[in-house]
Amino acid sequence: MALAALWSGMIGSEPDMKPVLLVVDDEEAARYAIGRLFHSDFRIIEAGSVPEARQRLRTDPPDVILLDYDLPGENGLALLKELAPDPAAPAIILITAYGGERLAVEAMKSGAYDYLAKPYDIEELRLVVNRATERQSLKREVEHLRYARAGEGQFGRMTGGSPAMRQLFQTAERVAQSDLPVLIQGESGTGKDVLAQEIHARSPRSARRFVALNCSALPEHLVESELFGYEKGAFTGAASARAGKFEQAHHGTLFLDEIGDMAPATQAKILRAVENGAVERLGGVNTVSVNVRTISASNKDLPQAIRDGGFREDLYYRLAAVTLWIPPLRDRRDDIPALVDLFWRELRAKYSRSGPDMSREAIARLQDHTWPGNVRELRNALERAFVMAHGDSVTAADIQASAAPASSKSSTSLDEPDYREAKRLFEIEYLTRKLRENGGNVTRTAESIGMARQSLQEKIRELGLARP
Ligand SMILES: Nc1ncnc2c1ncn2[C@@H]1O[C@H](COP(=O)(O)OP(=O)(O)OP(=O)(O)O)[C@@H](O)[C@H]1O
Repeated sequence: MALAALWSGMIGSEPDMKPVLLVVDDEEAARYAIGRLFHSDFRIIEAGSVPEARQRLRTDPPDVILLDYDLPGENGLALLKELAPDPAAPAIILITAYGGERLAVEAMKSGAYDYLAKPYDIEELRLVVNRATERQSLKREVEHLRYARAGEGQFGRMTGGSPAMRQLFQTAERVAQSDLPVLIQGESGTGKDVLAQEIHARSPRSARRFVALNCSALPEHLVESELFGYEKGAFTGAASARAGKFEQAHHGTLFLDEIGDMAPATQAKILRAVENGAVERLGGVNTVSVNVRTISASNKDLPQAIRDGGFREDLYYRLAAVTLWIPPLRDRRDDIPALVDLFWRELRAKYSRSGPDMSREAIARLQDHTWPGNVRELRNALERAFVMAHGDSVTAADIQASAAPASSKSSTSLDEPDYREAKRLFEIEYLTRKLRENGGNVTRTAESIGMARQSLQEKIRELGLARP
């Protein structure tokens, strides 16, 4: 689907405008009768064939289409199948001939809003068209609300009130409604993964799977077996056949993380898979059709990688119909207070205690830092401050202390805790969760984790854990 269609889907929603009803029927008398029936509540447009309907759709997008199945040349179902996958598509009501039950089922499966079998009752027609119009207007209202929220700096689990992030969220909101392949670029920890998930969650594919593969974490031959799957006996150890990520993501979203690190041979194979909409399992002979929307991410500047000869240009154009750039945190320090607020609330929920308050000077200190590890580093620094701060309030010194713990000589980053601290953080998280699962009962918790009751008591004291 082209972006133009996406935008046009948002235009016809001004409240003072009559909704638009497109009547597609080759019989002029039928079009006339329907027009008379609805003309006071709708602006009526007409088409006598599928090609004519396509033309009308381009210039005058309707809210509802009454689409006759029996048309000369291409039938109504062909048009329905073409339009329905577009989330901005009008509500389509297919009119079938008498006794067309099987067709009706196919129409509903293909995304029709409803169907009517001839001869139908006028009141029934009125009811179905009115319901479809109502549904369409609700859909638009939701779109508008989400869009407005994105403009206010919230995109699902993502927060960011800076102008750059608001703009990004609004674009992402629109792109999510489409089926376009998206490339997300940004430094490590800027939120590429979470943005990809939020786009999927708002997309028409949200009921299907979001399947992720980190292309940099695996050697070349494993990336391929992960992506394309394998047949039994394809290689030593392939004891049974396995579907790859492409197949697993059929009708859903495939998230290809760190694509900039893919070997040239893998790039060629991915290109073939996205071009053909089909994959071949390793050791297999058949191709399997797959319908996936890709979202890719990279912390490497891919246009630069193309210039350097490390990334295929043709693959880039396949994967990057839209590119979203997430700016590094140091370029949007205005976002830090809202992020602190969000993470602090999450930490309170995670540890089931209110913990210390954040002081203004601590936030100022956080805004001073350059955050090479971006939002992930900020989140980790906050967790450390939450757990380690001694008083009722986190001071700038607490942030400092957690930034460069006395036992850690090398690290100047706020990101990496040293071993002792990592262990302590783990114990706090683990024991808090286990205590919560056991309703705060120490004896039961100790039993469930295979620890002596007294040792657990001591740990609780040592770590200063609150029991739920
Ligand atoms: N704007 C944001 N609002 C709330 N949380 C965020 C935001 N950006 C990132 N995060 C959080 O920061 C952490 C890191 O984000 P994420 O894993 O998506 O980054 P990434 O860019 O994919 O990193 P990498 O390149 O290392 O894979 C996650 O816990 C994520 O939820």
